[in-house]
Amino acid sequence: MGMKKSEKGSKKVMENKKNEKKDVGSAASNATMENDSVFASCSFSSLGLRPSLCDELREKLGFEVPTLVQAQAIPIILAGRHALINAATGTGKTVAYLAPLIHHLQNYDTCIQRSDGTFALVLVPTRELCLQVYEILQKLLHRFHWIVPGYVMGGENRSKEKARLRKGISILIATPGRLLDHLKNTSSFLYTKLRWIIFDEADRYGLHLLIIDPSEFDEDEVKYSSKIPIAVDYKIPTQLIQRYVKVPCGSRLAVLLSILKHLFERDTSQKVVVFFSTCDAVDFHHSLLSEFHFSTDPQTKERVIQMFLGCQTFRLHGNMEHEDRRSTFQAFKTEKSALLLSTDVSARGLDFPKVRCIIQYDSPGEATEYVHRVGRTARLGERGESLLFLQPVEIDYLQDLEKHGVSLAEYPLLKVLDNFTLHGHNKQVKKSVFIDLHPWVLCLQKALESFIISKPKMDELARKGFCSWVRAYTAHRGELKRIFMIKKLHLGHVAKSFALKQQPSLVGQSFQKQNKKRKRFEKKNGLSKKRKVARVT
Ligand SMILES: Nc1ncnc2c1ncn2[C@@H]1O[C@H](COP(=O)(O)OP(=O)(O)OP(=O)(O)O)[C@@H](O)[C@H]1O
Repeated sequence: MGMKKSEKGSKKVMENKKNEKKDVGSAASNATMENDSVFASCSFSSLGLRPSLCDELREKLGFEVPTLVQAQAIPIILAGRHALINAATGTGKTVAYLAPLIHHLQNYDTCIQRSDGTFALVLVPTRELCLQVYEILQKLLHRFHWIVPGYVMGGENRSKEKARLRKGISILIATPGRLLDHLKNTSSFLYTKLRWIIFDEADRYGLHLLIIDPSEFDEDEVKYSSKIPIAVDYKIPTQLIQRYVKVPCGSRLAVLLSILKHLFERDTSQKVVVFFSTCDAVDFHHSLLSEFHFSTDPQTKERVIQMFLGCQTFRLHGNMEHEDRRSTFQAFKTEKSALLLSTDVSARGLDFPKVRCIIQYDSPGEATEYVHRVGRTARLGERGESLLFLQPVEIDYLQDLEKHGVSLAEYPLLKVLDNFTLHGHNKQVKKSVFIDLHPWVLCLQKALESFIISKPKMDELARKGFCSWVRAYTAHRGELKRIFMIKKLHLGHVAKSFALKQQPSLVGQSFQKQNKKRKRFEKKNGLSKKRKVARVT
């Protein structure tokens, strides 16, 4: 039975260095699969894993039975074959490759030793994913103390990593840059016995597949090369409720805040992730949500200082201090109710428990990224919802998603806005009202603008956020450039979405300065001259 194309969505590639015949295995398990279910109706031991490892899976991770993808992948990897694991997000791919690795290392005639160096390498695209995989590995290796897990990643202390590598790490998890660094500079890093390489989120590394002989292709016989890109076919968890909301540019901020308020009032104990296109945009919205007070009633205004959102708000992006990044990641994992504002650094592989809703406030660009972002919710059969913000001029993006089999229903925005009460207004507002003229939106927008203008630090964050947002918007490529066209946007409205009353000239100056700097850099390095950047004056 072949690994179904319709199950694609996220990838891990496992390469067995010893196996001469480079084949990518497909399902060879004797498990009876249950359609439309996440779990297989077989046991871990029936897949061929050693009993002590099955005990660890149960005792340390609480895994009683394998998921479908685990039931399909484990026997193939145990057989020593190459594997491309390509399944929907949140279906248990991590253990699908870790368990057979541990099994193999347990199986050596004489116990492996630290002085043997590294046997298996797991490459991951982000620091957070590195920590996540390491934590799982640590738990699974609890009783197999002679198999040593370890990680190297950007932001960590190099000397300490060198020392750990010198002692020996049997299964090494690494981010690519830091791994390269150690390969070049750490002479004591021993990898002569390296037998397995796992590329977690393989499509991210630009890994490619080449059919050995296309005429004989049967999904079982494929080989890695740099010629043909891995085909991507998306399957999103069926229980995920996917919606989009059409919002005029100038009202985006007020609508985002209103939807968040609605979500956290509807359910006070839940986790939500909002994706932004830039680090500056994350910083701006994080500060805003952490400080913004709002009252629609003049009477309570005098007496009660009310936070607009009553939930804990975290931020995560690549420009943060390493330790902040690390602690945020851990904190959001353990919180029962919280909001995380993030760039795409959180889009892939991260397994935050109990995330109920994903909001894509800034568009993800490629459909693949859409799938990864929404994959942070509705994991392992749990419920979840996602919401994609689109401006009216961007609505063609829905067709782009549909081409990949992803279709979204419209979010009932007016209904949600109508439910907010404003002092001095009737609760019921005409159904046909435009979003940007809705009394609640107008009132909130006014309060946001007053708030920003009264706080110089916020004002500065808003300007920076605006600038980087425009730059990111101009960076769309290929087909998407036709949909996300900066020329179609009113930059004054974009400024409004950062609660800036006007598009200030300062923004233009700093933007132009950066633009000139970038052009100089591109000229010096012989990079493309064609890239268009919006003029902001
Ligand atoms: N057999 C199992 N029984 C119970 N829970 C499991 C099992 N396998 C995995 N899980 C849990 O399912 C969740 C998703 O697993 P994992 O992160 O490995 O998914 P993934 O397919 O790698 O996701 P992504 O596509 O986002 O990278 C995790 O919380 C993990 O602990």
